[in-house]
Amino acid sequence: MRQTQFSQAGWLKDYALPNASWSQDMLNLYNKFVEKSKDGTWKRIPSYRHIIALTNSIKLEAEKPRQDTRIFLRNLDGEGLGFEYVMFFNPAEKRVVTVYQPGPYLEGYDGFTHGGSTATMIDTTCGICSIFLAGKSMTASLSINFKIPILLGSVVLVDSRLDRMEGRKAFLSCQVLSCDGQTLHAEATALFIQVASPSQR
Ligand SMILES: CCCCCCCC(=O)SCCNC(=O)CCNC(=O)[C@H](O)C(C)(C)COP(=O)(O)OP(=O)(O)OC[C@H]1O[C@@H](n2cnc3c(N)ncnc32)[C@H](O)[C@@H]1OP(=O)(O)O
Repeated sequence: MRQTQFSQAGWLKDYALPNASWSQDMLNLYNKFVEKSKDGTWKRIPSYRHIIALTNSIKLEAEKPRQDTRIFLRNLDGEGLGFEYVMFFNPAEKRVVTVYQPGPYLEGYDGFTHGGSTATMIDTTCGICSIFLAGKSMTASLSINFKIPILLGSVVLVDSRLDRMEGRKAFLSCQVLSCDGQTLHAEATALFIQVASPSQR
């Protein structure tokens, strides 16, 4: 596979921090969760170009940087063009939320966010929730009801929670809400299955 020059900084850059592309709504919602994190109930989840071994203590075991791949949501160069997001984890409530601002390269119909990109953000938010609470796990099924389209550049909160475990099966639910919490854009249920390691599949 083509070897691309990967700077160490690029690999270890934490993308889940404010940048010039973030709207005021994005900054406001981010600051709200940063404030909530001060007493430890919420924790911001760092985000890199690769899935680094994350544990629920959000301790990163740096792995050898993959030189020729990037995680789907961090595959674009250029701030604000694709998935601009930051996740927060609340262990006590078994929740992961994503503050998310879809960029112009995620378009579906004119000016609106492609449903597949919303599904990706739901899948990843539920995935991180499952990984932190149930260990390495993979999506077995994901069911989404799309209620109201999401305008590109708007800010939404993707709110996932682990509802129950049955053996290796993690059952999660998720809502996508407008940043003021008044509009339900989508709702989903997901089933994740604990796996020893995806690479062993
Ligand atoms: C940055 C971090 C990103 C993380 C988020 C992103 C996650 C992803 O996108 S993962 C990629 C997409 N997912 C995949 O490719 C998974 C492909 N599927 C698989 O690998 C396997 O089917 C897998 C691992 C899900 C389950 O296989 P396996 O380990 O053999 O378990 P299996 O015995 O089939 O099923 C275990 C249980 O789950 C149930 N189950 C499995 N699949 C389903 C399903 N689709 N619907 C309902 N039940 C299911 C089985 O019925 C069984 O139930 P029970 O224990 O009651 O009999």
